[in-house]
Amino acid sequence: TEILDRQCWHEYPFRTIELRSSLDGTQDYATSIQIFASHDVKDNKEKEHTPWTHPPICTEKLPSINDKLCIYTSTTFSSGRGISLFTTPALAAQFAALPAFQDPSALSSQSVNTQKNTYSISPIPGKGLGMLASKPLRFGDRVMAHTPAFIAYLESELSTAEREAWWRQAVEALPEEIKEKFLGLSFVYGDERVRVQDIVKANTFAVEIGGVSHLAVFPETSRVNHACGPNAQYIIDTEILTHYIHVTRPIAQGEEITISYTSPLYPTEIRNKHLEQGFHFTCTCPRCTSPSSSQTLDQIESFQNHLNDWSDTSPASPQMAENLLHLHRTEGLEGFMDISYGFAALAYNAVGDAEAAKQYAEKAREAVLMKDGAWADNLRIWEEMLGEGVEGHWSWRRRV
Ligand SMILES: C[S@@+](CC[C@H](N)C(=O)[O-])C[C@H]1O[C@@H](n2cnc3c(N)ncnc32)[C@H](O)[C@@H]1O
Repeated sequence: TEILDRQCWHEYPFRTIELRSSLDGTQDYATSIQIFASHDVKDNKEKEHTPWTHPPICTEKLPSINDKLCIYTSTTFSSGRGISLFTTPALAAQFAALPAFQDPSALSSQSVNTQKNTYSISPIPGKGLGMLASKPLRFGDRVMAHTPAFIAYLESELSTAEREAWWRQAVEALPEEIKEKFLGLSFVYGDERVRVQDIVKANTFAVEIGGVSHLAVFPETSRVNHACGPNAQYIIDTEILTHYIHVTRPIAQGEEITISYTSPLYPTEIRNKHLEQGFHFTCTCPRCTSPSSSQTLDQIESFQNHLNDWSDTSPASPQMAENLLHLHRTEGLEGFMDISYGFAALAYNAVGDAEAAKQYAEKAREAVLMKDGAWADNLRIWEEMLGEGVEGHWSWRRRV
């Protein structure tokens, strides 16, 4: 039986986008494009476009999506922080219906967008700016929680120049402070004519609303650099459009805080390709340079296959599960141990060790929450196991 989906390591890696720029020899830049006033907002009455504080402005219908795309801005969102979207009217309505827009306390009750004393921004050799811990941080601590400044529907119909003009107008409509933060972010190509797309390319996370993936830029969060064995992990709560970063192993004061931009359990070549194509940097972290790292990944996969084998000849054992967990720690993969904690819970339960099974099911639950969030399907597996009592679980004494 395939008990766990071994491939669902990371549902929301940093998104990479294709961006044509002068470096690709494309010549289709324009400095302005015609903006069409939306038919929906002809009389411009504020109540007609609430919660947006500006009347939306829209493209013509784009054949590829059979809809128009419009700029929706709220300068009052999150106590005046502001947010701008470029999406379809139907999807904008879905965004507007979220608690992030509808419930005035949804963000403030979670202390979202408040400055935390957990980090400072500092130049990091070879990486541009980065985030340093301003005090010792422990497992589970929240580093930061922020909403995006800009969200865009990912179409492929507009030309680079047209898209730039639309996105730029959306960013221009933001309140000054967040706009400055956005425009000061790092970029990949360095071509002023495509600056907004360039910033989006270097700083995008994927956010799914209404079943449609959007690109989202969270300006404060964007300063966190990549490591293949990161000491922090992020989740995005789409209900309140909030990106959280939590600590996955103790971080010393002054140590850099990192997340992974790619799936850290993928082979080194695949991770490197993703980082080079998506973000134009060569990864020099220990896992990218150590030849033994690939063997460790193979070993992790092999242990997981054995632990997932419930036949009579399976070599699975609690000791194997402990070895598997140890391998994650030696690779700095503390933030990606949910599946392996789960295998440990099952391995102990299968030999009738209820205490250890419960402890590891609890750790699996905690790890899923930090990596995939409260809405993750795998969370249910461990909640059910803990809820019904491990002795009632199908795995109880299954290997005795
Ligand atoms: C989301 S930004 C991170 C913050 C960025 N360093 C800054 O100065 O704002 C992504 C960019 O940071 C740089 N970067 C991130 N992690 C890196 C790493 N491990 N090594 C080298 N450069 C890195 C790359 O230039 C990448 O395109």
